[in-house]
Amino acid sequence: MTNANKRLYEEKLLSADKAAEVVKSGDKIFYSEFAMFPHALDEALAKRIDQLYDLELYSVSFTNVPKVVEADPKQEHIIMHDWHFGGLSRKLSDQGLCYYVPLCYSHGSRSVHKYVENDVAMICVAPMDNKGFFNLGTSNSFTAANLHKASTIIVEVNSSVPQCLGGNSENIHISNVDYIVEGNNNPLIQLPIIESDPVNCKIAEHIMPEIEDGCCLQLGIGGIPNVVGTKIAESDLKDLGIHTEMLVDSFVDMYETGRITGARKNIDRYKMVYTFAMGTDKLYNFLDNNPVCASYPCHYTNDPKMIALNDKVISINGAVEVDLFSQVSSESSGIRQISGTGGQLDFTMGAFGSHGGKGMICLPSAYIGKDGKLHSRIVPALSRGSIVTTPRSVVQYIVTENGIALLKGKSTWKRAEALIEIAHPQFQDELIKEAQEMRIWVRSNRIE
Ligand SMILES: CC(=O)SCCNC(=O)CCNC(=O)[C@H](O)C(C)(C)COP(=O)(O)OP(=O)(O)OC[C@H]1O[C@@H](n2cnc3c(N)ncnc32)[C@H](O)[C@@H]1OP(=O)(O)O
Ligand SMILES: CCCC(=O)O
Repeated sequence: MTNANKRLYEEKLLSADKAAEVVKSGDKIFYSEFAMFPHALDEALAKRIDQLYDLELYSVSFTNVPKVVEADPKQEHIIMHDWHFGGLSRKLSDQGLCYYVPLCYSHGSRSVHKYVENDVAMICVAPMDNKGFFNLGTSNSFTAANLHKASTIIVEVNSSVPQCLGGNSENIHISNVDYIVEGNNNPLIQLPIIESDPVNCKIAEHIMPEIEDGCCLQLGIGGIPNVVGTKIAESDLKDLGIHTEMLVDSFVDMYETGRITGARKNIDRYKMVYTFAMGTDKLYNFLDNNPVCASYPCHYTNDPKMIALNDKVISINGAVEVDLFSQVSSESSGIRQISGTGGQLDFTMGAFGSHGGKGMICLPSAYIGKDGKLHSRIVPALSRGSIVTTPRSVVQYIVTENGIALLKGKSTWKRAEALIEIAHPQFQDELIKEAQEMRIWVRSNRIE
């Protein structure tokens, strides 16, 4: 470390409580995203929340309930916003304590540059390196854009954060930081291992034949993409490439079993490209100083034009409900916000543009509701208030445990037929009747 950087570090270092004093009423505050939750700064700000009014808090997929929100259950001081709901924001939103910011993930950085003001950015980083850089760890995403717009930047140093190499925009230099706080070195969130259930396994079995040597993979969030990752690790596929949004533990398995080389990628050859990572220590240890992995901001990873530059892109994402018009809702159940558009639309479009690419959206054909009854996830029309995540003009493949339906290039009645074929058998007759009433059924289409 140079003497100049050492001096700067000492000058900018202060306690979390002192750093929290920079926040004033009316401020918009940005917390670093996903697993990079700034624990010490959040706790310090919570201690003085009663003195502050009209604060707005933003992040992407909170992994901890912010103490500032816990300390203000009546929302008299701060309103929490999330650009992408995980389980935690979903629950807070159910209690009226968190609001969603609609986002197509590839637009993240530009949305912030064009339309968002930040007063104070509080971000968790790895310890400073010998050139004066703090690594943003597992969340590149659109943190750089948020830092660019922030009037004050406070970094919370956490020695548990891996040095995640770029790509680009993976660091901030000490000269651009206003204050440094040494936190409690909280361990990073450990995502529970998702047990594979028989339905997800069946869905993965329909997907596996679509993946061939040299494909470039994006696996989304949730149970099904996870099972696919495990099946790929156990397969004898060769030279797979990775250009994804989220890196999870199953990518480590696929790499360590020799499935991934990236040798056939057209861009970022040999690199596993991602914008954020969340999993267990297995993943965080793998990432630390690993030149095989390259983190980029989401406007790069998720730009459909960039995605399409690789050949044979296979994109696998989950959904909540699909209607007979082939509209996909992956982010809400009626008016209940569950998740977000995230990168689903980006990768579906990117995979479509890629030579030999396939965009797949997967869901179990039915679920057991709170009433204890079986309900179809393939429905005549989306439930009232359900949000369309992938419109029918864009959707390509829908996969359930009953098969795989190619919709692109098909008319409305052919789509209805293809979807009913992969619906749960218990609901197929009823869906045919609905399709007839909706005038998207012709006499000649028969299900064997
Ligand atoms: C990170 C990436 O790379 S993702 C890239 C693309 N991004 C996306 O695809 C974003 C949209 N998609 C998603 O968020 C996910 O794929 C999901 C939500 C559709 C499925 O994810 P999973 O983790 O398998 O969902 P899971 O079964 O745990 O359900 C999540 C919640 O939705 C609820 N839910 C799911 N399906 C339904 C349904 N049909 N009706 C009502 N509620 C439902 C569940 O009850 C659960 O809520 P809870 O936590 O209160 O119990
Ligand atoms: C914020 C993006 C996460 C997702 O695409 O699901």
